[in-house]
Amino acid sequence: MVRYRVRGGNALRGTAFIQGAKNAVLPMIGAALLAPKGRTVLRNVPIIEDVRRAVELAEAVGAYVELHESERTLVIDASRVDSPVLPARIARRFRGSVLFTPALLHRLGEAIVEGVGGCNLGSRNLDFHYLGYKRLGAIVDEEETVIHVKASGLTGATLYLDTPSHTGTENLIMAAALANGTTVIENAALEPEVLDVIDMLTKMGARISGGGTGFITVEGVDELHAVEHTVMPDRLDAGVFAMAAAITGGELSLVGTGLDLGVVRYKLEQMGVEFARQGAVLHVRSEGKLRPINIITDTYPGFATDLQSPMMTVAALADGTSYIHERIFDGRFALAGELNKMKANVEVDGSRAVVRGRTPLTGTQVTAHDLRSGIALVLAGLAAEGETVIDSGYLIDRGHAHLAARMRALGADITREISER
Ligand SMILES: CC(=O)N[C@H]1[C@@H](OP(=O)(O)OP(=O)(O)OC[C@H]2O[C@@H](n3ccc(=O)[nH]c3=O)[C@H](O)[C@@H]2O)O[C@H](CO)[C@@H](O)[C@@H]1O
Ligand SMILES: C=C(OP(=O)(O)O)C(=O)O
Repeated sequence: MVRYRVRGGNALRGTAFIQGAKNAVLPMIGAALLAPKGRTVLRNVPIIEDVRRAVELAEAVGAYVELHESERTLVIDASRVDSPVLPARIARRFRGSVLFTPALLHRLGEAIVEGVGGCNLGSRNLDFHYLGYKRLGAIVDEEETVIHVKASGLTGATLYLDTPSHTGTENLIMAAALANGTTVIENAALEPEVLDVIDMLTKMGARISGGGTGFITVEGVDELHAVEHTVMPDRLDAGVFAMAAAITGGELSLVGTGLDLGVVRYKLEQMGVEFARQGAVLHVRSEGKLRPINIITDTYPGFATDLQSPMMTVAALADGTSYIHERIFDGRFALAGELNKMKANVEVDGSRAVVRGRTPLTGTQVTAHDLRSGIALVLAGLAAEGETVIDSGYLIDRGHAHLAARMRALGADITREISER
């Protein structure tokens, strides 16, 4: 059992090193399994629990994987992939497991998905993935919890996503990359992580055009080869550090090449946080006095749902009433009850929340219901009076690497503890 203990009151100052993106590296590990020869090298890999699970899953299907933690490098040899089963004991622990399906389909002609995990955020359907595979010629058997996808070769088709699903787009691109003929994916996701995955697949020999336009065309090729690729910076990790500076009246230099916070930066600027780009470094500074804000989550380039939770903490510390409308997930507000235990004033009505600030937050024992509510509670702890203890730290470790050490280096009083329970 991992828990985080935070004592609030310290302003965060110094240089924050932003990790590689969780939501880019997971599909890249899935993509590496598409290469039947040679070894793939991934650089700037975040050392997070989801990556450890992805390594276990790649090994479970037969690949040989080395995770060099201090070098933040993964070496993946997928010349042997011999099991179509994504076993429940690993696959149910993270969402990224769904991204292994295309490689198993291409390499073995079938994938048996014993479950898919990830944050508990309400309904998280996979129908676009499976309908897409069917349109490409696969047979999909959906039993109770096990999904069996079979195909003796896929054929290009026109696919349409009802909403631009992030992993759905990545999976269908990977399925189409080795299909026979041309695939068009309409209403494809625009997230920068999806574009980074397209970059890697293109280096591997895939023929993909239209990334970032919503209409992606994939010309199938016969084989993909192993490459070296550097994972893009994690804009969610960066957003959290910017928010940590914002709520503690701190000043941080965010290091992570080419980092663009987009709408998150503009919203924080509206709240009174100052940003300055200094070449490759993004400088963030705050006096600690924040104005309220309105947030509507959306797919990229809208406000990322994954940063909605930490932003709720920031709103609780702003002077005045903020309004949040969550449009992507129907179960993303479990955080409100936990923040209220810390004396915040958050009222939830369906997909909308009203956050009345600023109430001085008080440390207490709180529960992370998912990765982002966990990190939002860490932020609350940094600004609260007294001590905040957050269980389960595993959820935070799913997406943030060496969080306590990185925050302590900036002056935070935070420890990561492991107990028997
Ligand atoms: C590993 C990874 O990259 N995870 C990210 C990815 O999750 P994920 O790829 O699971 O998110 P999606 O974009 O697929 O889901 C968004 C919404 O679309 C719905 N939907 C999705 C697919 C489908 O087949 N049918 C369907 O109805 C979902 O129920 C959800 O309400 O994007 C989310 C939205 O930006 C992020 O919060 C996650 O951090
Ligand atoms: C929802 C998230 O992750 P996953 O899709 O991996 O559950 C997240 O990163 O906030």
